[in-house]
Amino acid sequence: MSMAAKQELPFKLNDPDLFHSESFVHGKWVKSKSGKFFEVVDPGTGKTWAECPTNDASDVDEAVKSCHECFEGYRKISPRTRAQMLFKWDSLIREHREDLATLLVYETGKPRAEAYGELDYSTGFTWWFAGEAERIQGTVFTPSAPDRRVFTIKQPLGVAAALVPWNFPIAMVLRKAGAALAAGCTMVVKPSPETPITCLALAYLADKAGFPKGALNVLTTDLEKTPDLSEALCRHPLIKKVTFTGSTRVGKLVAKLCSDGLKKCTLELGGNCPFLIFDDANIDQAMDQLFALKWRHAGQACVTANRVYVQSGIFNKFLDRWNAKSKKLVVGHGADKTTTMGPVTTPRGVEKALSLVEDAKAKGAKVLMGGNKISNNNGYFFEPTVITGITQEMDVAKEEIFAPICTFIQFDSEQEAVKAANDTSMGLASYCFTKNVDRIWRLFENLEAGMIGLNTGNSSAAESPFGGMKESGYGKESGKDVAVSEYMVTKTGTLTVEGLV
Ligand SMILES: O=CCCC(=O)O
Repeated sequence: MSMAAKQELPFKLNDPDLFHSESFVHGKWVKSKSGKFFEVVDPGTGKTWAECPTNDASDVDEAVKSCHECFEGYRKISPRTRAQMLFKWDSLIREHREDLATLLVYETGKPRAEAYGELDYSTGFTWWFAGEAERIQGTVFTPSAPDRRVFTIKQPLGVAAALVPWNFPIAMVLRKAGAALAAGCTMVVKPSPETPITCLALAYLADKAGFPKGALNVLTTDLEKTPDLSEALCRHPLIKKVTFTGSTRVGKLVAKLCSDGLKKCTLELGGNCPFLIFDDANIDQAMDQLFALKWRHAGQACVTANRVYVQSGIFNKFLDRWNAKSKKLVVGHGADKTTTMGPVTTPRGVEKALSLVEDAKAKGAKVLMGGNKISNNNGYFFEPTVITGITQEMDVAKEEIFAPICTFIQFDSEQEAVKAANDTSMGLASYCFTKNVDRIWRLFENLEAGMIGLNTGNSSAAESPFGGMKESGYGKESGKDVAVSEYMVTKTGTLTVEGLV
């Protein structure tokens, strides 16, 4: 039993065995070589409730070799058996929905209703990739040379490393590990320092589901050792694929490290997503979808709306209704049933939000609502904030906000709105609301983003390819064929057949 397991948790779990705080390598709960631990903090109170091993580069080799040893056998297991293990994992995660929601609330700060939302989204991945495992297929065709036949097969790449963010810690692990395990790869996961416990709970359930030892190893670490540990994973010769979700700044570092070993990588990076609402939109529809998208997890989603462009005919009306609705948000601890918006997950998040508001104000923006830190029980709370008078020079327009700050910008024409929406280095998602079908299609083609919501807010789903363009990264996670292919190599066979011609 780890140090933290002996401590009293601030909540009760129906299945206390789900709680693990040591790293998971080759089927065992292990400490780091340094013997050091870091603290896991409840963002709603600022209190420590668990401690996990601080792994560093010296812990990487053992975890990767374990995955590699496992891979040698796992790659030969039939796709149906892999699918069955994924289904079993899926069932166990569903059975532990209540407990996993509790862990999510205390790690991320999100309200319980949102934790359930994340779990339902997450099990979409285990379910989907269980199906995908059996549908990996090659091709066969007759080439130009008439005495030959060409065929392709897909083979798993080997050991993958996943560097996972804290905002949707269960969904992001399952989106990555689900695809890898379906493909026949094994994986070392490095969860964020803020959210290691949910990841360890998933590893515990994967073990119970029958995945062999080393199929899914987890190395925890703190903020300070994250670069060291991540670099060692990216550079390890047995790691053949790296998947990272996080900031564009770090994504570029990961890409550089992977390029040294010519390793395949998937990068799901920052968003600065525009949300366009035209005069002819269904205002209720746009309002509800924006509300759910923008305030979800206190604005801490990569696909959230960063800049909301509203056409001049409805600008004032929309803004008044938005402010009235947003004033009803109840900010509090995620475990409190009345809470509709939790804290931000890190103290850095509060500081960043404050600096964005200060920068915008100094450059002439108007804060219509909020804009301040909330002193509540030592948690990391920030007021739901609404700002107008935004210009492209402001940090809040240029950077990914990742806080409960909603900015509104007025526009007149479609052309002007598209130009402004695309005026960013990023291209993760864009959203538009209009009842003009021609415009819908034009916007779908003209907005520069990997995912476009058409009269739709959040559209993330296991069956839909997820990924951005420009500096929001490359590669697809989720969706048919594409996500699993990220973990596979296509091998081409050419056979000369005597007597055919
Ligand atoms: O924040 C990144 C992931 C959000 C999503 O999968 O919808």
